[in-house]
Amino acid sequence: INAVLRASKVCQKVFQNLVTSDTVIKKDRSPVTVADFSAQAVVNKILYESFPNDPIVGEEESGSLRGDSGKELRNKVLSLVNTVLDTPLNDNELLETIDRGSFPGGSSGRMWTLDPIDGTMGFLRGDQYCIGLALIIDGDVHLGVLGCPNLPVDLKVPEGERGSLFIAVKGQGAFQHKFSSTEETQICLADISSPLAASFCESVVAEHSSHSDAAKIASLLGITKPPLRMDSMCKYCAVARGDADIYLRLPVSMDYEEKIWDHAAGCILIKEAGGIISDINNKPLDFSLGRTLKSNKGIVVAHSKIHGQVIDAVQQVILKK
Ligand SMILES: Nc1ncnc2c1ncn2[C@@H]1O[C@H](COP(=O)(O)OS(=O)(=O)O)[C@@H](OP(=O)(O)O)[C@H]1O
Ligand SMILES: [Mg+2]
Ligand SMILES: [Mg+2]
Ligand SMILES: [Mg+2]
Repeated sequence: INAVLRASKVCQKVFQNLVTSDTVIKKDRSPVTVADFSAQAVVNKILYESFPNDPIVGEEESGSLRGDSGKELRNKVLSLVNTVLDTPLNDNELLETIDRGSFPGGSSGRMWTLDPIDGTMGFLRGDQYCIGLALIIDGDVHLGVLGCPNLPVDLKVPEGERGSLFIAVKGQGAFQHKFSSTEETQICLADISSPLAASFCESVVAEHSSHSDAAKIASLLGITKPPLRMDSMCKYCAVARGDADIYLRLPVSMDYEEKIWDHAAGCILIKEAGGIISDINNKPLDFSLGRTLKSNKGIVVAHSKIHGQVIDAVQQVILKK
C-alpha cells in the first residue's frame, strides 16, 4: 500500500509539473515516460526493502535511461524518485532498481507484478490511470493493490474528492479507501439478476478493445445504457464497487497477448468482490505462463448471476466473425 501510494504521488507530481495542454495537442508522450519509470523505481525500491528475495515482473526496463542519450531523462526521473523515497538512490541504483522488474514470470514461487502506470493515454489526458501491483504465488494471485489517483471516491459525486485505493487479499474480501484516509470500506459488485438492467464498461481506446463487437453484444443482451468508457485498470475498480456491471475487453487482433501486469491486481479485486472473471472462451486467466496471458483471449467480467449469459452473447458475436 505504501509503495502504491508513493508511486501515485510521483505520478501526480509529474502531471502537475510536466503535462500541459500542449502535451495532449502535440501527442507528446515524454511526461508519461518520466512517470512510468519513476513509479516503477519507487515501487520496486520499496518492495526490495521488505522482500529482497522476491522477483518482480514489471512493465518497464531501463534501456532508454542509460548512457549519454538517456542522461536528461535519467536525471528527471532520479530527482523525482528521490522526492518520495526515504533513502535516496544514485544513478546506478536507479537503473538497477527499475530493472529488478525484468523477471520472466512462471508457475512456481512468489513474484510481484507491476504496472507503474496503466492507462498511459488516460494519464496524459488527465483522465483515469492506475498503479497496479499484485503478488502471485505459484501462478495464483494472492494480493492486489490498485492506486487510482483521479478516480472519484464516489462516482456518483464526480466533482467530489479524487484518489481511490483498492486492496484485495485472497479469501479476505475487497476493500476501498480514499488516498486521504486509511479507513477501509468493503466493496462488492452490484447485485444484478438480469443483463437487461446492466451497464458495461470498456476501454476508451478502440484499438485495445473492440467497441463495435461490444455494441453488438450489448444489443444481444438487451442492454440499453450507454457504455462507461474508462482508461486503465480503474475499469476493474469501477465494476468491483458497483459503478458498472460488466467489463468487456474484446480482442481487436488475434495475435495480441495480454500482459499479466494489466490484469493480475484487477483479477483478484473482482473475485474478492464477488464477481467472475474469465476470458472470452470462459477460461480462467492463467498467470503462470510468463509475462503474458498466452493461453487467454480477451476478458469478460460480470456478476456470477449473469456471467454465463454474457459469455453466450460474446461467443455468438465473436464466432460469427
Ligand atoms: N492491442 C492491444 N489490445 C489490448 N490491450 C493492449 C493493446 N495494446 C496495448 N494494450 C494494453 O492496454 C493497456 C491499457 O488498457 P486500457 O484498457 O487502459 O486501454 S485504454 O487506456 O482505455 O485505451 C496498456 O497498458 P499501459 O501501457 O500500461 O497503458 C497496454 O498494455
Ligand atoms: Mg498497462
Ligand atoms: Mg503501463
Ligand atoms: Mg505500456
